[in-house]
Amino acid sequence: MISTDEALARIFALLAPLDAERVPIRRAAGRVLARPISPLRDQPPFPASAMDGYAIAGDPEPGARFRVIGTSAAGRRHDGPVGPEEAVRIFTGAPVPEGATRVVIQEDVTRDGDTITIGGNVGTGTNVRPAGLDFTRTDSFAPARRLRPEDVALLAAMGHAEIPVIRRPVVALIATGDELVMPGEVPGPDQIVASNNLGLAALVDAAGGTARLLPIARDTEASLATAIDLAQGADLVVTIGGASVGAHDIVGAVAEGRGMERAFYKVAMRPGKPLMAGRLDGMPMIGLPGNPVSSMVCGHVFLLPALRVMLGLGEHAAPRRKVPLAEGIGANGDREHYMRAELGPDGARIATSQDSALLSVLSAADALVVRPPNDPPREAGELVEIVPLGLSG
Ligand SMILES: Nc1nc2c(c(=O)[nH]1)N[C@H]1C(S)=C(S)[C@@H](COP(=O)(O)OP(=O)(O)OC[C@H]3O[C@@H](n4cnc5c(N)ncnc54)[C@H](O)[C@@H]3O)O[C@H]1N2
Ligand code: MOO
Repeated sequence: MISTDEALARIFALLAPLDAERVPIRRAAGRVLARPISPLRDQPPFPASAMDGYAIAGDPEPGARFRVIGTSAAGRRHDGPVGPEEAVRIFTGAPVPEGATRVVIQEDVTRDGDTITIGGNVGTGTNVRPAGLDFTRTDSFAPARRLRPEDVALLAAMGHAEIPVIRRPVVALIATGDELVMPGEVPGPDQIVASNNLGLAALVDAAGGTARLLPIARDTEASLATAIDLAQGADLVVTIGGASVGAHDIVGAVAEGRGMERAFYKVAMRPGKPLMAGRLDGMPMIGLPGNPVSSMVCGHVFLLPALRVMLGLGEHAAPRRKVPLAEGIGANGDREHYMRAELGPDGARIATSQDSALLSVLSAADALVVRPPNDPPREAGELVEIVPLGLSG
């Protein structure tokens, strides 16, 4: 059995960043820029007033008087210069007229007809934003992450209506097993409702991919072969279940019968041991174990990092951070253990049952506490590494 690090490295070796496409800016949130973007214009494009008030030249003494010669509003400037003893009525965002060096806010003046008088306590700020204060055409924007709503606002201000982004990775998901029906279908007496494929589809979609949920493959070579045929064209094929050693665990055999180049089979982790990966019909393929928690844990540990590689975000393991243990735990075995845990004020509280069939425990968990192979017993308060669960990954 290989380590999770080695398995991840071999999965990364099967993958490459995808090509680019252009999307309307309304659809850019959550996508990854395909190349650095420069603004189409400077922002602000002209010296702009930061306040409502009067634009004048120089620093006025209290009591100084100015004649109002015009108005500059946002979207409609005052044409012409401002001379000494002249002022232009100006509003927030409006172009500051030529010759003016500052804006005195309207609270600091009194106005009588076309004359303003400066009050006794004017501030020292110019209240003028120079042209290009926010960004200029020579700037370059290239965040190494999925675009946030704040980034969309910035790209819009830069003048871009269409954004070049990395294509969404299409992940074909094939659940396998005679025992499975889809939610909404009526299960037979020995059947259960499929869950992993739906959970994994949600994980893929939330991470910026497009899940292609294929019909459940039955435990026959022909049915699995049909599902694999339907996966053609995907950027990644993920099978669920049928990965272990039982008589009905046929994924490995069927994939190899179709010429799969296997990158590995079995990883020293818990849950997730019977994981496999390789290349099938030219497509990268990951075969996940069927136990519901195992497949979701492998989704976080392998599938999300794989998606990030295809999105051009680099080769990185699932992000981890350290938290204290709320209670002591015994020694770990010889496989890396991803333990379901809830996070509270006193740290990570590890769930009593770590059975890899229990989705109720996984759903209640906030994180996976990662125990290295042969980790000794740990006491309350000791720091452990966690992989957070949730939508942020
Ligand atoms: N003799 C051994 N038996 C098992 C071993 C082993 O090493 N020796 N490994 C165990 C481990 S660990 C796991 S994990 C499971 C994984 O087996 P498979 O990948 O072959 O999965 P299945 O047998 O097809 O299913 C296991 C379990 O999960 C349920 N399942 C499968 N797919 C779904 C789905 N889409 N939605 C909901 N539930 C699903 C399935 O009904 C089974 O209950 O093998 C152990 N056995
Ligand atoms: O690896 Mo299994 O995934 O321990 O339940």
